[in-house]
Amino acid sequence: MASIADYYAGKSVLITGATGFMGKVLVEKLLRCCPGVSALYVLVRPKAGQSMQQRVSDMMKCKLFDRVREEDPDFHKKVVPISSELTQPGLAISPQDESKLVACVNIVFHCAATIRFDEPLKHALQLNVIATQQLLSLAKQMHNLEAFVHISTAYANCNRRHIDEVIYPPPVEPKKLIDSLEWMDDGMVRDITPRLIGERPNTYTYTKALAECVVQQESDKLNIAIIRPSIVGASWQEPFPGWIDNFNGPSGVFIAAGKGILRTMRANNDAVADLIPVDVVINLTLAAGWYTAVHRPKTALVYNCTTGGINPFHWGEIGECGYHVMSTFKRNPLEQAFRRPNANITSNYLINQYWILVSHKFPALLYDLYLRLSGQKPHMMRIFNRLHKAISLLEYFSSQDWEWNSDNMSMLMGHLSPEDRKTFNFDVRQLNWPEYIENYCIGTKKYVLNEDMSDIPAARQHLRKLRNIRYTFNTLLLVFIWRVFIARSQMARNIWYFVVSLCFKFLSYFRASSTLTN
Ligand SMILES: CCCCCCCCCCCCCCCCCC(=O)SCCNC(=O)CCNC(=O)[C@H](O)C(C)(C)COP(=O)(O)OP(=O)(O)OC[C@H]1O[C@@H](n2cnc3c(N)ncnc32)[C@H](O)[C@@H]1OP(=O)(O)O
Ligand SMILES: NC(=O)C1=CN([C@@H]2O[C@H](COP(=O)(O)OP(=O)(O)OC[C@H]3O[C@@H](n4cnc5c(N)ncnc54)[C@H](OP(=O)(O)O)[C@@H]3O)[C@@H](O)[C@H]2O)C=CC1
Repeated sequence: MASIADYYAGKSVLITGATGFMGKVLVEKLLRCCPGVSALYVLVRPKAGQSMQQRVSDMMKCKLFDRVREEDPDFHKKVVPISSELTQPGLAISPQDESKLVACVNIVFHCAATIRFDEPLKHALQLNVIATQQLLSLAKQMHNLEAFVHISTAYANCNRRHIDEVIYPPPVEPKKLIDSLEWMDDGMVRDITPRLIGERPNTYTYTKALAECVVQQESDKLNIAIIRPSIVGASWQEPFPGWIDNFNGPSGVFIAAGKGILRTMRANNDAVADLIPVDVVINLTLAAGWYTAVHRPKTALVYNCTTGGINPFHWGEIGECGYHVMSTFKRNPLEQAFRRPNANITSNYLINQYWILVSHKFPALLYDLYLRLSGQKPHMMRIFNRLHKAISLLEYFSSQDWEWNSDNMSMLMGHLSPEDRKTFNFDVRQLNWPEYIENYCIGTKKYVLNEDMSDIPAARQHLRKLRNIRYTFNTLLLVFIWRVFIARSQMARNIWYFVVSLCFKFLSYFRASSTLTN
């Protein structure tokens, strides 16, 4: 049987969401490990004053493509940008481009989505559901289509605790919802959104569940695979460890902790932290595309792309590893840290609220006061308010436990040749979590914040300065407490002397007993 790279040789691939986090890794991997691939058609919209050609050419200049650039300097010639705005009728693809796609595309990878947790329902529905429907209609017209791979999320069914590799009945018939929302204004939709999404935490997971249903409706006409990754993090191995380019999910949390801004977060220590490296997701996606096209399963196969059932890692370990995160950021500090990194995880709501008050709000207030007094514009409280909003949206996922069945992932691995298992490795049993988390943290510094590793000595110097400020502040606070509360009251003074003499007695006792033992 043909290897995965052999299968993709001579094939034309259509990719949506190619400019996004996962899309970029998919494009890079296809170009590097399937050099025979004929063309990659990428649906891209113009954005922020840049044409789609400019965006794609900028994308291919980024560090992620260094390895493929070394191996084949002409790699970019295979990438064909197609102008498309997915929220528009017909995906806003020109008739010429449409004919070209219909004539030559062999495999579709649908990655585009809005992944914001606070997206208004109408927009999330437009992009995650209606655009998927439109893409499926286009796919049905393609003369040579062999597989349609849809990227969903492991949290599409997060209203359940145990999630099998099946498509569950949708919370509502997508067509009915689309028709109803069409005539409602934004205010009305906002009002009914909580009732509609029910037990799901946001419009993102809700619309991703509806999208799966829309995809399933076409499964008798197309060869379909659905990939459900959990929390996608930095790359594990490829093209190099720790590659990441956004603030989503844990990345923003790690950065905020590294900057010394985030000091506390709520998570269930015993719950699985189902992180999955982006290169693992992409390797599985390409293998699933190959399997779907070659084996043509009778029904749409769903792949829960998760780590929890195979190589579990818990939020509590991130707590310990939180220590690891902290030690990584102390050895490789982020520039211009607000405080020395020191974050803790707690499952207790009240303890978390206490630390938010003491370690977030109070320092922010003091710093803003300092900025005001020195004639600058205060901004720290605003940063903390945004951080609290983001954290409150993430805590749903870090405070609960889910169990995903991932049999199809194992089944797929069983079908790969030993060579393909190496090139398209998605065996997460080999993943070493502490090493992964360390590379992840360094990746946020290098690739998200674009900080130079050669500036680390200056950043360490800055951390030392912050430590000295803290010591000075604590000493001043102690003196202040002494002067205001203790020095003024005889009783407080007596208690103080009593405590000090008790400590002294204990010290003398231990010193004496240790001398005796020696
Ligand atoms: C040691 C302790 C360790 C504890 C670890 C615990 C980790 C827990 C993590 C739990 C993760 C759970 C994730 C669950 C994922 C579900 C999986 C998926 O399917 S789906 C995938 C998962 N989907 C998601 O993760 C999406 C979640 N995100 C959202 O929905 C929204 O971002 C928002 C609502 C949170 C904030 O909205 P809003 O306030 O409107 O803010 P904008 O977004 O518009 O950003 C504005 C600007 O700020 C920038 N920036 C951002 N963060 C930071 C930062 N930390 N710093 C600096 N800067 C930051 C940002 O780049 C932007 O810059 P620019 O472009 O303007 O230059
Ligand atoms: N990241 C994660 O943790 C997880 C992601 N997933 C799923 O993986 C897929 C990819 O996610 P990820 O790469 O992280 O997301 P990104 O937000 O990084 O990328 C989204 C992509 O969709 C494109 N897109 C958005 N709106 C439009 C539009 N109107 N017209 C054309 N293109 C559009 C974006 O293009 P542009 O650059 O123009 O904005 C971008 O290329 C999604 O389906 C998501 O649900 C699943 C589980 C976890």
